[in-house]
Amino acid sequence: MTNPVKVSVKNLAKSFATPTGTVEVIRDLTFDVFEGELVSIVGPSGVGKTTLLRCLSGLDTLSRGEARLDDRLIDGPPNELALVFQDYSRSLMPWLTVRKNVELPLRHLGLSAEERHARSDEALAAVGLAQAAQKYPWQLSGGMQQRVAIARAVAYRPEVLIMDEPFASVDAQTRFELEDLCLRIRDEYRMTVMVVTHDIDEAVYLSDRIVVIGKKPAEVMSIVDVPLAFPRDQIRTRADVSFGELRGHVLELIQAAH
Ligand SMILES: Nc1ncnc2c1ncn2[C@@H]1O[C@H](COP(=O)(O)OP(=O)(O)OP(=O)(O)O)[C@@H](O)[C@H]1O
Repeated sequence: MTNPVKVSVKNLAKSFATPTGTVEVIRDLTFDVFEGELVSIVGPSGVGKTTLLRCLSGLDTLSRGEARLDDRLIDGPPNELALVFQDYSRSLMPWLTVRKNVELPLRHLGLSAEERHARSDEALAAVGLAQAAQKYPWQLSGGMQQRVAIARAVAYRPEVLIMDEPFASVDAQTRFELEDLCLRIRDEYRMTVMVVTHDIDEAVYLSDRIVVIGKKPAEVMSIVDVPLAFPRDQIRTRADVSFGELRGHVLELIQAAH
């Protein structure tokens, strides 16, 4: 990639103070994410992936090292960044319509009501939910609710989109659709995307590169290039011999990373 570095992580370390002493979760992570890139973060359960995302989102402070967005230190939630979590049922407000949910973060941007409306229209259309604007989240399926969470991030037009196991709670078919949606909005809105996933196939399917983290406390074990052609296709890409080889390679790295 020749694009400029968008997110840079340098010797990032994170420990937590607990009643029984200090727990060192992340020892030393260093990697860059380039503008427009989609990078997956994979590693064994409990290795510190969510902790890393919380540090990058400015929700947690680092214990050592630094994280930068566009060369600026991340020391609080950056305006250029949006988050999508796995648990859509807790991220959407049940008493607000789908449209109001999508427009909620836009209030911080100082946009007029018309502009907010236009953005939510566009984002809901992008995720295929133009007809659901007046519904409430609880009237929608799980996959549709996750689409609303993605639409909310899209409407905000973040430069960086960070997602923590975003498709883990939906059925396989919906998951494929949401993966393709994620790739499409990355292209349409020229976003830089970081995704934590437990699903190795998903990591290979989505990514330009995969950062494998492992050990306790966590370190970067390997950074794997995914040279599969874009646009990706759920059937053709997954049937590619290189897809299977990459999946096997990443799986071996994760098994060695325990
Ligand atoms: N606030 C905290 N205080 C103490 N320990 C914490 C805190 N937050 C996270 N941890 C610990 O950090 C470790 C890593 O947790 P984290 O959720 O980041 O891992 P993960 O790789 O995302 O896990 P999983 O793959 O299972 O979702 C865990 O042992 C967890 O208990």
